[in-house]
Amino acid sequence: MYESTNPHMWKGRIDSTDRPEMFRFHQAVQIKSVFEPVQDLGTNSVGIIGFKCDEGVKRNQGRAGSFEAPDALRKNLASLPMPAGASIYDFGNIVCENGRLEAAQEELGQAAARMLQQNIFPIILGGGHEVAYGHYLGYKYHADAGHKMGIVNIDAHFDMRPYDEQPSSGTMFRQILDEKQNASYFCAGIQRNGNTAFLFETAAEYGCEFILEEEINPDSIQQCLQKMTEFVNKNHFSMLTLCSDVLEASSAPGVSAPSPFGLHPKLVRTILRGLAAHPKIKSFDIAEVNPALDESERTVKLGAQLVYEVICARSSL
Ligand SMILES: N=CN[C@@H](CCC(=O)O)C(=O)O
Ligand SMILES: [Mn+2]
Ligand SMILES: [Mn+2]
Repeated sequence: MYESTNPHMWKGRIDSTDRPEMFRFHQAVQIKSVFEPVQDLGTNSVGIIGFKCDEGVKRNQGRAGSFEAPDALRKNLASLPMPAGASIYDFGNIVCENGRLEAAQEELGQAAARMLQQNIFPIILGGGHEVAYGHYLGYKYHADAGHKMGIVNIDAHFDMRPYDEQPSSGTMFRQILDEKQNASYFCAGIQRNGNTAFLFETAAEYGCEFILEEEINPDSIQQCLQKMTEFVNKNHFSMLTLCSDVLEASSAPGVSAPSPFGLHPKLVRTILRGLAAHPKIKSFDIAEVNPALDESERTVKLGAQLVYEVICARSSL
């Protein structure tokens, strides 16, 4: 089901009503319907859309609660400074009803395709990581089928489980690679402790390139970023997806499967800053933020600031 954003979502501190250099994020956002073409499209446009769904997490035996994340992320974006140079639209939410995950992913794909067609950079606020399959459908409906597509996932997990019983938040990248011949997959932040031997074997079988979390540190981060950039360069376009459980649990406790040895937020910020401005990265999603499991809004605040980094990177193009 589609719902447009309640304008009350975008409330926050007001320093000035007439001096744009004093504006906050909530003063910059324009609420639109995903069904209406955008008339006043600016350059460097970004379009926020929420994916209220944790059905994939439930099916994957995880802890529910990421359904509430899109609005919690909006709330924590609201008072950040207005990013210079961007046109920011909020296209509402896709809501998963009665466990109908596949229908919600389909709706998200249609909405993302509409944004891509209008040259708007989709910023998709999950939701469980099943958001990534709906995100991909946007390209299925929009992009040239002959073009090589890259998937860059920043995640503690491969999410390449078998889906013969049902798709979930642990199956998306296998689904995509089975479905699209010329797609390839890069995953950064993989936890040895978070993936079985079977999943490492599956990743190798599908030609997935990956970097372990323990290989990413302040000394190696530029080299890691270089590897990821090379992957992006060799594809026609790429989608970027961030699974919040890649972050260290002390900074991001509000996720279904926390990572005690996860990445420091500054490393993830460096990766996002490096990749989001790449001209071949065409869209972004954030997944697995779970307000119900959060402590003092630590995870939603961090998630919102990482989204903000992506928006700032797009604005400065
Ligand atoms: N999206 C998360 N996927 C992980 C969850 C792992 C866990 O719950 O421990 C996975 O399926 O591997
Ligand atoms: Mn994960
Ligand atoms: Mn994941």
